[in-house]
Amino acid sequence: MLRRYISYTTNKFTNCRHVSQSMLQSTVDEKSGIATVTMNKPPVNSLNLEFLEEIITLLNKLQKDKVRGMILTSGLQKVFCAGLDIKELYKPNPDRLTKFWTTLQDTWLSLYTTSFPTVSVINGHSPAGGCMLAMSCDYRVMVGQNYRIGFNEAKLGIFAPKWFQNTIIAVIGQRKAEVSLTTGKMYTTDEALQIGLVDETCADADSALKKGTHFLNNFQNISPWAYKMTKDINRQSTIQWLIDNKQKDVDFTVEYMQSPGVQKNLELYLQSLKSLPPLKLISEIN
Ligand SMILES: CCCC/C=C/CC(=O)SCCNC(=O)CCNC(=O)[C@H](O)C(C)(C)COP(=O)(O)OP(=O)(O)OC[C@H]1O[C@@H](n2cnc3c(N)ncnc32)[C@H](O)[C@@H]1OP(=O)(O)O
Repeated sequence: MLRRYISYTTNKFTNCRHVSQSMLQSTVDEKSGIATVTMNKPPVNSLNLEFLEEIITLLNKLQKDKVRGMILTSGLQKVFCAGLDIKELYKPNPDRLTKFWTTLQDTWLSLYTTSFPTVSVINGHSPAGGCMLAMSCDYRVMVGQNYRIGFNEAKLGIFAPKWFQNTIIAVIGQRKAEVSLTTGKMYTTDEALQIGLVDETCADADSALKKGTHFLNNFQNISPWAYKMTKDINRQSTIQWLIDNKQKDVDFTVEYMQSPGVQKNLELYLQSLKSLPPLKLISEIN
């Protein structure tokens, strides 16, 4: 197992404060107060229990440090985030699955309710839980034309829970969310822009980071209190639903994920993941 470390350093040349954990790097620009958080969990930034715990810890730290905004991106070459780690769902240990799902709920609650504005710079494929990470930010910029984004849960023979679905509905509306979720379609960059899954697109990651920063600069003259209150009111019903139904959602998921039908579907999906040529899976199964 990799040695885990956390270090905080200030680079006097760039005026950036670096926070580095084993799977996440965070750099805070001292002048603007904007944090850039880079996910770095090869090969595909899949969300397992330990990674989710790191994300929560870092979000808490950024909140405590009163950053003015956050850009979430990937340090990998072609994947933003491959979604939930399928190994957490396939042949699960019920205790670990319970902890995993609770931590996923908490990660979403932390990210969806940050006191600072957030942007995801989607510089690689972003299926399912990866898309969910992006949707939970306030703004999305997608890079290039080579990647796919969307909710492919149905293709795995599973379905997104209510709070996942409500988050998507809040971004693209009920009708488009239903079509997107039931078909499991993965969208090209242009398609994602067209249906509103992303707010902007651009050719390269550097321009995307600039666009993200430009969006966050909108908040320079907005009171953090007014920002947070507005966001809370806007997102309240989805947040409240999960808070009120946390245990029910965990119990249901743990039971449902262990059912033989779901496990069979996941087994078949894992086999297809191995047998299809690299990077073909997402486009081939559309
Ligand atoms: C109530 C229940 C609700 C459940 C909700 C679930 C939401 C989810 O997020 S489910 C997960 C959905 N994710 C996917 O379907 C992604 C599948 N992966 C891919 O399509 C591709 O891997 C990729 C396009 C992301 C990347 O392609 P690339 O060619 O670069 O890499 P690969 O050779 O395919 O993969 C490398 C390596 O990583 C493993 N892997 C890929 N995705 C996952 C994952 N989500 N979880 C765990 N592991 C994953 C893949 O099997 C390869 O492993 P090996 O090197 O050991 O073969």
